[in-house]
Amino acid sequence: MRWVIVGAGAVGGVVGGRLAAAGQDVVLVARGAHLDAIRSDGLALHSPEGRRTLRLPAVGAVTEHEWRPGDVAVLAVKGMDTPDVLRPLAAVAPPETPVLCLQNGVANERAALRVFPNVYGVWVILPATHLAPGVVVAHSSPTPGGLDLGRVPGGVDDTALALSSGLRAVGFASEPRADIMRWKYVKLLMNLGNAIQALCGPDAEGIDELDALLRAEATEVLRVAGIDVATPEEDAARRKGLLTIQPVEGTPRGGGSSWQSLARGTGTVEADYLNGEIVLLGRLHGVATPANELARQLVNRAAREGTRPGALTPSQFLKLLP
Ligand SMILES: NC(=O)C1=CN([C@@H]2O[C@H](COP(=O)(O)OP(=O)(O)OC[C@H]3O[C@@H](n4cnc5c(N)ncnc54)[C@H](OP(=O)(O)O)[C@@H]3O)[C@@H](O)[C@H]2O)C=CC1
Ligand SMILES: CC(C)(CO)C(=O)C(=O)O
Repeated sequence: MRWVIVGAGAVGGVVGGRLAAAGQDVVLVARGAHLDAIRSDGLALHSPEGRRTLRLPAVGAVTEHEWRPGDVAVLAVKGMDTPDVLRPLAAVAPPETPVLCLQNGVANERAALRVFPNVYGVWVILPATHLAPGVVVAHSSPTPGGLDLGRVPGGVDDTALALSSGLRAVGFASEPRADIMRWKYVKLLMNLGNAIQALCGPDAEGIDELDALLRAEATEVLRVAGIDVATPEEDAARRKGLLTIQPVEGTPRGGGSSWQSLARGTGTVEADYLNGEIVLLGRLHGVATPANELARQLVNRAAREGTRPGALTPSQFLKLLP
């Protein structure tokens, strides 16, 4: 099996880096200064255990890779970039190529299923950071993260078993799951707070209340939409003892993936596929979701305008709520 990591940022870089460090066949797809740095100096993988530099092949687009049977396309771009990588991928990769969505949100799998029949979803519990070109950071040790996965819409086949065991072999916790989308929906509830964390900063007083507001809207929407979601008890049991966040020399953990988008000034953010998923379902099912809509709008504007993370207070957010 050859792992083609499409989007070798925080999550893709850590997963690809660990696979490569263990001698697995890995190709990275990256772009811009990050691609240049990987090509010239290798991928720097920082973790609580130390730093490693990995020399591994990197290409600038999925069309630059020579796809062959046995390749797995690991999508690790943010949700808003998924259509841009799937379109060329479908043109060059064999149709039977397994597509592993190593991403938050629940829309990537559906998008991939339009153009590939063998799609796998992942419940991604992996605190990782990518702020500087060529560098990715894993914050939890000894287990860097949990990557349970399964076939979409459901089931576990030989490919799911092989992917899960390949990830376990390099230190991740990974269980094959026949009901992976239930787990992705419960993860979505957690990611609704990404926008608030980016807007207000991870330590702002009052963000827990905003988080609760976003989740309450989402829980009601998912109930009305009849979507099966793993229960909080199942989620807590699976997470128990999974992560141990430890200091990584020279690289503090600032915030999650949306915080990193603002910190890096990428110009875009994933909120349309996190809060926006709830807003979409609310519109389809006649449930109001004003807090998720406001979070979605504000963080998109912050990304567009290059606003630094932490520029808004939770009370300012509440005042803006209709
Ligand atoms: N970071 C974390 O701790 C966690 C993240 N996740 C999820 O994992 C997924 C990935 O997030 P994360 O790793 O943080 O994101 P990153 O931005 O760190 O990594 C994504 C990478 O993909 C690159 N990319 C985007 N489009 C293309 C393209 N067309 N061609 C080549 N490269 C491309 C980006 O480049 P560029 O920088 O130029 O945009 C970036 O380097 C998201 O769904 C996120 O929600 C889940 C759990 C934890
Ligand atoms: C939950 C969290 C914040 C963990 O890093 C995450 O999933 C993200 O950064 O998107």
